Amino acid sequence: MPKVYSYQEVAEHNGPENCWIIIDDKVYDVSQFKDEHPGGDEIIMDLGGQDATDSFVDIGHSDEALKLLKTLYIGDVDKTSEPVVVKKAATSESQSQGSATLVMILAVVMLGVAYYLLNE
Ligand code: HEM
Repeated sequence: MPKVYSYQEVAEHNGPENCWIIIDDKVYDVSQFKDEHPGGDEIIMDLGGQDATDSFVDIGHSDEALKLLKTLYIGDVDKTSEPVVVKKAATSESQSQGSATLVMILAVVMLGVAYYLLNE
């Protein structure tokens, strides 16, 4: 029986020393492999703890890559477990959230000015 991991357990393995990824509902330990990855370690690190199926398939990896992948298999993902959004430190996402707040504040100020002018 293969070992089964929840999305939460996989998500906790998103660091450079402990890096797991999910491809087609299977869990792979890429902690060592990422440094040897022909496509670079960063691309894999960014997906650490997450489902990398789409990225892996989109690249069109060779049969050789698929064979390699099999050697990194550690278990299956528990599909009944709650999916997790992996938080990364200082991503561009958090920056864009900051600018969204700024846009909201500007919109409110402009509405205030418009209201003031219309009621002059
Ligand atoms: C454990 C999973 C993975 C394995 C075993 C793996 C393996 C490989 C191998 C063997 C190659 C050389 C070309 C080939 O044989 O297809 C390659 C290239 C590449 N991989 Fe992966 N890969 C993995 C995950 C990923 C992921 C998640 C991405 C994310 C986008 C990715 C992106 C790339 C890119 C961009 C290249 C092209 C490098 C180049 O030719 O310049 N790989 N990978």
